[in-house]
Amino acid sequence: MATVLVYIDNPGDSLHKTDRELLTLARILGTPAAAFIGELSPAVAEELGTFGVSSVYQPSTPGLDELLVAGKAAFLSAAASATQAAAILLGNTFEAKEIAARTGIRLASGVITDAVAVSEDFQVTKSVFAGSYTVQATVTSGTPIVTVKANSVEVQPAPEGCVPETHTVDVDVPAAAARITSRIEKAASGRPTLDEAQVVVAGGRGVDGNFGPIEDLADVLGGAVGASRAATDAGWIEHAAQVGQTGKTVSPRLYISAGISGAIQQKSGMQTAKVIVAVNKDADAPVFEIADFGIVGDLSTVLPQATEEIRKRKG
Ligand SMILES: Cc1cc2nc3c(=O)[nH]c(=O)nc-3n(C[C@H](O)[C@H](O)[C@H](O)COP(=O)(O)OP(=O)(O)OC[C@H]3O[C@@H](n4cnc5c(N)ncnc54)[C@H](O)[C@@H]3O)c2cc1C
Repeated sequence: MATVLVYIDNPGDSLHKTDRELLTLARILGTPAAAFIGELSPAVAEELGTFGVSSVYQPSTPGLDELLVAGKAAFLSAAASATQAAAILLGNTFEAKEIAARTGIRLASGVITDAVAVSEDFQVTKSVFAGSYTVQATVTSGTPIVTVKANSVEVQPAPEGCVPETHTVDVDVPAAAARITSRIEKAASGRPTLDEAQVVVAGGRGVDGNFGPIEDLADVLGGAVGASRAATDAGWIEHAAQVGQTGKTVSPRLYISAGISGAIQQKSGMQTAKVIVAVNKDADAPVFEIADFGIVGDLSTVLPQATEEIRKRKG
């Protein structure tokens, strides 16, 4: 079976959920292998084995993390050549998409981003034109490089695990690669990241500066907090929380939109969520066109009631 290479970037002591999803998909499509950056701990090596990864490729050059994306793309393309990969899978973060693009240039290969499904013949399903259409796309030159949205695949370990062998890949690091000179660690919020969360509760201009009800509902559901651009532009919440065309693209199991009108630029970032619940006081708000469940009401009353009820039911 053809090798499907999964790019894994510094998972720490345990694989991220997105890594597990990509490894599951790689096993469905072929033989999974990992192009791995960072310290490979025994626990992570074991976990890779449970997903059927028998080969892990690591860069010969240490410190690729200090080189932003150029060094990582150089490594991924070298690993793809070494493994003669039939396809390469990455997550769908901004950084992963840039690595995919640079790898595509190095390998003269096509890149498809924002995938929500990949079939066995590497046909990719994704939404385009700000979510107006769902299309099937295929890479027609080189090795398909696909970035897959989080929550697109049900995680499933391999029926039979294995012990992965590690291999070193020589990396020709570009001399002019930009280098990180200092890092400031972001304070941990205790919530899942917006890209990976299974539940996202997002607020818009309708929150009128108070994200409290949004955060409370997100916390009781173990979800992440998102926002419309109106809310981030107003400075009510950090820009990193913005969902949409110029923000993050998310695909959670549940997206609760509160006080957001549902402009096309917002929809394009959340339309592939499995279930969409909209809370808006205007019954004609466009968000109701794509919502699976709609509540016409004031979010400052509806959200606390929902939070309270969920808390009660959770005991
Ligand atoms: C190039 C470009 C890129 C863009 N990128 C993005 C993007 O990435 N993400 C994004 O979100 N937008 C983006 N926008 C902006 C987008 O067009 C909208 O302006 C924006 O999404 C509106 O945000 P909103 O729905 O929060 O505000 P509004 O459109 O003002 O809607 C607020 C909604 O809240 C409701 N409401 C008010 N009070 C309450 C209440 N108490 N309870 C319940 N409901 C209430 C109102 O009925 C209304 O429907 C972009 C625009 C452009 C031109």
